[in-house]
Amino acid sequence: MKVAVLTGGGDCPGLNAVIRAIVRRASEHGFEMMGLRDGWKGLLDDNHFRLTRETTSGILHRGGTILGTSRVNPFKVENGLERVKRAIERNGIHAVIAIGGEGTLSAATRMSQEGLRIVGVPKTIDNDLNGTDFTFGFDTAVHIATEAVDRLHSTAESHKRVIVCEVMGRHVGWIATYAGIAGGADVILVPEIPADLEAVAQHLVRRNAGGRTFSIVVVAEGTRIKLSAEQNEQLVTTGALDEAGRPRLGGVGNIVAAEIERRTGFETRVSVLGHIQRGGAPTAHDRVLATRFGVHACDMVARGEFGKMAALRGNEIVSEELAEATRELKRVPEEFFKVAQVFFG
Ligand SMILES: Nc1ncnc2c1ncn2[C@@H]1O[C@H](COP(=O)(O)OP(=O)(O)O)[C@@H](O)[C@H]1O
Ligand SMILES: O=P(O)(O)OC[C@H]1O[C@](O)(COP(=O)(O)O)[C@@H](O)[C@@H]1O
Ligand SMILES: [Mg+2]
Repeated sequence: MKVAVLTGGGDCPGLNAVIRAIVRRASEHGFEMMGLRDGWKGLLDDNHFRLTRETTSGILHRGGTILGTSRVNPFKVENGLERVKRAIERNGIHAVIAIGGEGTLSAATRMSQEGLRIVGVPKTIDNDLNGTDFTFGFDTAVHIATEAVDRLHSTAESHKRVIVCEVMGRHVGWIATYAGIAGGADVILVPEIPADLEAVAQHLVRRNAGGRTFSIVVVAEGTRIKLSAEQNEQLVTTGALDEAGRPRLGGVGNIVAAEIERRTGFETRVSVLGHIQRGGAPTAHDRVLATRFGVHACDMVARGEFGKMAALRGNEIVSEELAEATRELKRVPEEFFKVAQVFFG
């Protein structure tokens, strides 16, 4: 039986660990494995290669994805679905394992509704996928961001400055909240709550008056900011669009830093972590989670459990409906964020 695997959306640490786990389990099931290049594009362009124990050996700890990735949406390409169906038929592919976030798995949900045999694996550093407690890649990103916040603390303290640290998070503030709590941030700004910069400035002035002469502000790149009472909240983008036609985010940290300096007079600096959070080796936690997801996904194919994805519930790996995983985004709950707020004083 031939099974194809693809990785879609932004890359994240642990993708290679999943691919390796799938291929190793597949050999026990007697599956022939095929790697699709660059996400759904690999099916549209019929671009793939054979995955074996040899071609996937030594990749467990490596960042990125040996399959390549893209944000190509098969439903936005002319005859996309037909082309995908034809490639599956022509190559005798029994099932497709799609490793991706809410975007890739939304396409997987629709394909599965069209009758294709699809199994999903949840990935994203953003941790915004519903239906699973955690995605792999998130832990690594949080470790990197926490180390950055720790390092910014010592220099901010020496110079008595405010330092703004911009982290990733398109729709949600999981990385910002976790790294902010772990690194002891004094303000955390997340996409779930539009940022009122006047309130932030007043808060920093109060901190300073209380003798705390430096502050760390963590801001997720998807945070909407409100510059004045008259203005609406807005996203900060680079002006360019990504491959999927969405605004490319980035730059909110610079605006927040400039506004803090202007409103408080405190010397302020900004650090944008960007893709450093997504590159390089996964943590041990992410390697283990990715490996468990990969083995489970392969077993789902063997059991004929299609239209579902591997998911983490507590410490169990379970099978969750793809439609449930993509029904809504998993945002940081208010109660969770309130824990971070205890330490903002
Ligand atoms: N609702 C949708 N239906 C079908 N395809 C989608 C949908 N949303 C996004 N996609 C496709 O999946 C791609 C990957 O999504 P993206 O958010 O970039 O990565 P991820 O899979 O990590 O969430 C998108 O660029 C788009 O081409
Ligand atoms: O620079 P890129 O590749 O366009 O991606 C930036 C986006 O990708 C992410 O890192 C991850 O998002 P996805 O998992 O949905 O791809 C976001 O935090 C960020 O907004
Ligand atoms: Mg996404």
